[in-house]
Amino acid sequence: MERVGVVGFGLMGAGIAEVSARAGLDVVVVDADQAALDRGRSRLEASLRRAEAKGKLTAAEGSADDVLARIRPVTELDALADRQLVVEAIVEDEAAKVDLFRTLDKTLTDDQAILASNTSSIPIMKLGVVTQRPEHVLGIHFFNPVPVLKLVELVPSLLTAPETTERSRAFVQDRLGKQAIDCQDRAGFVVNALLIPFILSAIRMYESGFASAEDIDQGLVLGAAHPQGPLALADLIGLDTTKAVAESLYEEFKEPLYAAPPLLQRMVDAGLLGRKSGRGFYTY
Ligand SMILES: CCCCCCCC(=O)CC(=O)SCCNC(=O)CCNC(=O)[C@H](O)C(C)(C)COP(=O)(O)OP(=O)(O)OC[C@H]1O[C@@H](n2cnc3c(N)ncnc32)[C@H](O)[C@@H]1OP(=O)(O)O
Ligand SMILES: NC(=O)C1=CN([C@@H]2O[C@H](COP(=O)(O)OP(=O)(O)OC[C@H]3O[C@@H](n4cnc5c(N)ncnc54)[C@H](O)[C@@H]3O)[C@@H](O)[C@H]2O)C=CC1
Repeated sequence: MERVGVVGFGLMGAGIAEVSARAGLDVVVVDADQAALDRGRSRLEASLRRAEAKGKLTAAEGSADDVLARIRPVTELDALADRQLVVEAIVEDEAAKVDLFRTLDKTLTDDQAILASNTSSIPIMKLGVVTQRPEHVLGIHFFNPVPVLKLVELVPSLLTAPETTERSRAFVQDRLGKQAIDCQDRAGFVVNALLIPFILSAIRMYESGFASAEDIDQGLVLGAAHPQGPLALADLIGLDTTKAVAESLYEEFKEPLYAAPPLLQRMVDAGLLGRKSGRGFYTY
């Protein structure tokens, strides 16, 4: 695997492009417009400059400028034609992902090329079946922040060829230095199936007036050794993504514990999306 593509240059796409380019791969990143590419590029560059200033870039990775030179941000999906693997990281919206998978399937010239989704919660089968290559479609689910967190969930659908999963495992483990776990294809996979009820419970606790955001978060940081509390984590993930993911899980399981609380819905309506918009449960 030498030529990879990433679609969506947001929070996750920037991280996936960064770790791929740091691994020496040739990376094409696509987003919808120039403004989105500029935002993605600034986020990625800031992360690389910070890593460089802390002496964390290895000799093999090269300088921040060397890594940036391996990444080509573009607005045209056609630039992905020669890719061996494309990771989709656009908004968590099933209809948008289905549309994109249909197009990507036709764009990639290599019929062995792998089409992966970084979706947090949408069943992979829904994306595989709209392509002519469901055996080469799977979930490769990274965690935020991508350069820091080691885990990747590998999610084959019922139609994914075992060889596709193994090539993907080699990519994330041997090339990117991540650790993979295997998950069945159901909404939420392993980590989000457990994390989402936890974050939503914290939002309900705050919404009920039982405790302040600061006290809820401090409780989990100091009392359960979490690196950050659940409300700060929701702000890091993005409240729009948090809501969309909760809705997918609710649709799959119809369990009240996955239902998005009214406060979360109102915050998203108001444009309070967490760190990415400057205000969520906290102000940044
Ligand atoms: C309803 C739920 C819906 C779920 C929706 C979907 C979500 C998903 O699909 C899956 C997910 O990703 S779930 C989220 C998983 N992520 C977490 O749990 C993050 C937890 N927090 C942390 O790890 C630290 O607080 C964190 C690393 C963030 C910050 O750490 P610190 O507070 O210690 O801050 P720093 O000292 O500044 O950072 C520690 C080291 O990490 C580096 N770093 C921080 N942010 C970074 C970033 N954004 N990019 C690159 N590097 C970053 C930082 O440079 C520092 O490095 P060292 O100096 O070498 O230690
Ligand atoms: N935020 C998080 O903590 C995590 C998110 N994910 C998943 O990763 C995916 C992306 O999430 P984020 O990066 O947080 O979202 P984001 O909102 O930061 O970025 C999404 C990007 O996709 C672009 N986009 C939207 N539609 C597009 C299209 N049709 N073609 C090209 N670009 C398009 C947007 O312009 C934006 O730049 C979602 O599926 C999400 O569930 C997975 C792990 C963690």
